[in-house]
Amino acid sequence: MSHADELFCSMCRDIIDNGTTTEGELVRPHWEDGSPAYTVKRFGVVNRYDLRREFPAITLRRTALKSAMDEVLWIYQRKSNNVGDLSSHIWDSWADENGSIGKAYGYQIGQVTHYPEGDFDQMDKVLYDLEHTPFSRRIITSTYTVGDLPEMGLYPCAWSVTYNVTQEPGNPRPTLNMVLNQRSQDVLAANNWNVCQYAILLMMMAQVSGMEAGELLHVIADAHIYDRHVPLVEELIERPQYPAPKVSLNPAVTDFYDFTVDDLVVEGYEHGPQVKNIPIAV
Ligand SMILES: Nc1nc(=O)c2c([nH]1)NC[C@@H]1CN(c3ccc(C(=O)N[C@@H](CCC(=O)O)C(=O)O)cc3)CN21
Ligand SMILES: O=c1ccn([C@H]2C[C@H](O)[C@@H](COP(=O)(O)O)O2)c(=O)[nH]1
Repeated sequence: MSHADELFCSMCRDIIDNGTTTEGELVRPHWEDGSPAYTVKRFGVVNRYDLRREFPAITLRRTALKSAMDEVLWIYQRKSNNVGDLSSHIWDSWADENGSIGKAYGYQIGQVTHYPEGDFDQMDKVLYDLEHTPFSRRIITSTYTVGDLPEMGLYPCAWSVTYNVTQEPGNPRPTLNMVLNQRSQDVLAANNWNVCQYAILLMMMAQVSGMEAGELLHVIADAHIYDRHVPLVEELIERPQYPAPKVSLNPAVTDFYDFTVDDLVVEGYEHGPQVKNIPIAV
């Protein structure tokens, strides 16, 4: 069974058994029929995934790895805030009539800052620092620009990424690790989706920097299960588990901007049936 399954099941069990409810409180999200979308939540969930051990996809149900990669490329490579540049429709409910989600995600990653070493947007600065000063403790992207929040369709949930390099003795290549900071997590709809996205981002950044992908540390402030998801989660976490799939990237790609979803190679992904029609709180 995959380690990601074990972490996912124990996190869900802990949220349902030991979490607190927001029922009766003033909450922002609502269901399609207009009723408030309450959650059972746990504050401060931290999960660690070692990519050297296995790729962190759950097998209880299928995580759409190519769609997840497409969204991460939309943000960090295409630096777009328009749903027209995304192959899935997952962001449509938060876009305006022109397809824009405002000054969120990709818009922030594309902002250029003047440094003594040159002008860089957020991603180009990470790539530059990983090449020139890989042991810097300042290699971070952040989309939570406070002054721009009123102009965002939805405030960024997975909002900051810290890259950190270690040199293991005897390993010819340095190890690239990542901390993903997330303020809010819809555990059923998007937990493994987000984990796999950032695992793929870590693999891409390691490959183009000549490093080995190491650990992904996922720090979640508010890990929640929506009220209408609780029975779905109860069923999901009782399912059989399988070994993790083997996930790799086309080794020929050496430039971050050349990756496409076709460069993601997924082998032996055995999984349970899809949970159909998960309602998404808007
Ligand atoms: N309440 C809520 N939960 C979220 O997870 C969420 C939001 N809102 N708002 C913005 C984005 C949209 N997100 C989503 C929305 C839907 C899927 C989803 O339905 N995923 C499918 C696969 C989709 C595909 O194949 O392209 C799945 O089965 O996981 C994933 C992420 C994450 N975010
Ligand atoms: O990548 C994502 C994007 C969004 N979410 C979830 C987390 C929450 O359930 C909603 C956002 O609502 P807020 O009231 O702004 O917290 O979207 C996610 O899990 N992952």
